Amino acid sequence: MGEPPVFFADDMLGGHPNAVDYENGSRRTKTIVGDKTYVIREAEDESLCIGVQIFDPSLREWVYPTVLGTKPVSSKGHSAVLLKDRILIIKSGSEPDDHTWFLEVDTQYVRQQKEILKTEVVAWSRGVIGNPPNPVVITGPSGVGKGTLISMLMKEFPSMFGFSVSHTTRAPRGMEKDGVHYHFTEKSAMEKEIKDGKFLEFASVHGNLYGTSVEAVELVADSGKRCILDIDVQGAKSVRASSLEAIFIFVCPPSMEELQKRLRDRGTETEEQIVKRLRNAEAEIEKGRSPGLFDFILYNDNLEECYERLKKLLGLDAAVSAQTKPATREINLPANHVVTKYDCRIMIKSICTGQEKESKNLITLDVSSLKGGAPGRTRGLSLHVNEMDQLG
Ligand SMILES: Nc1nc2c(ncn2[C@@H]2O[C@H](COP(=O)(O)OP(=O)(O)O)[C@@H](O)[C@H]2O)c(=O)[nH]1
Ligand SMILES: Nc1ncnc2c1ncn2[C@@H]1O[C@H](COP(=O)(O)OP(=O)(O)O)[C@@H](O)[C@H]1O
Repeated sequence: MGEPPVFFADDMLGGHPNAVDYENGSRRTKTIVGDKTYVIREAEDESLCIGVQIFDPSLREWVYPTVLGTKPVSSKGHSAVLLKDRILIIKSGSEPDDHTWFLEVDTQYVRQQKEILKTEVVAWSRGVIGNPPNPVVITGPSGVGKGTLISMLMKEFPSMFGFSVSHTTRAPRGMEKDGVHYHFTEKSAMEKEIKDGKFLEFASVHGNLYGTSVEAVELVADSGKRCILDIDVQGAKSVRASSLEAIFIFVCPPSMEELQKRLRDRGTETEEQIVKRLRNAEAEIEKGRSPGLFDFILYNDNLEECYERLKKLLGLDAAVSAQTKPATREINLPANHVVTKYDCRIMIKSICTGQEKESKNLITLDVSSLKGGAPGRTRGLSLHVNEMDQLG
């Protein structure tokens, strides 16, 4: 049955103004979107997730929607602010990576899912301060040297790049580790996760299923690093069509003879697999060279020279230190606060309880450049902190 309603239907039919303070900092908030009221409620037990119920006046009853995405766990209270198609939730006294969440109520993703599931749908997405640098998609035929170039980049710039670990149904090679080179998985398990919307893209390549999960890319972005994806042409096409703003690089061999030699010398595939990969290589190179899909084509003849060109097009000249640290995105929200919205700015001011030493800062969250969203994170929040003393 789910949770009991927090307000009675008659209360709702009377209509509630979409109050500016939305019962800020309370353990439940109600937000009016169109003619529906969304009630977001913390569980008594803080290890349980925040619940959502919707009052629909046309049905005169409470609806328990299908809730997609990773749900936030309950806290001491939260504030809710309506932003057109989603509700921003600011949790009191939570960890820096758990303060801001979005409950999507009418985004494109939610509308699509409503169509598919034929039911009321909402979707959670964690809010993240700032934007990670654009991901880099590296594509090219098997044996051209993609993995070698990526390893060189990750070795020289360990704090700058992170690898998107794909899922695959192919068997691991001798030195490959599960969770590091790939998530090796069963076909049926991967197909189910694809159906559940957990993949950014997937493709059948050389007879096996490969795919990039939303989480693989988000995990790298969370660490503040630039994500590198090693995917095939079909995958690159899907990413191009997605909301992920990446740069696309196609790596070409100097000749088919050299490609064949590299694949054979690598010694990781059977003769049958080598033949299949070489056959596929011709079509891949043709697609890779055709205009429109890739931003850059790199010829991997001499490895060192090719690596230098790759670094140059990624803007990594000698001035860039290997020690460059990812940008910090910490935010300390006061446990007791009031929230006010002015256009795209959400002002969060602490309330002094007299007992606790509260921060006197005025925190402003700018939501004018949000990116992404469910089923991944919502990025692009920007944060400004003003010392109250300086304001006065
Ligand atoms: N679409 C897609 N292709 C992938 C993914 N991961 C790897 N691939 C591609 O699958 C192909 C085969 O990869 P792999 O089995 O590691 O062999 P290798 O390229 O010869 O080292 C390569 O073209 C990869 O770029 C993925 O997540 N999605
Ligand atoms: N420029 C190059 N010249 C000669 N051999 C290379 C070059 N680049 C890569 N190789 C070798 O070719 C083989 C295939 O490279 P790899 O990085 O595994 O390709 P991919 O990941 O594209 O399948 C490896 O044995 C690698 O050491």
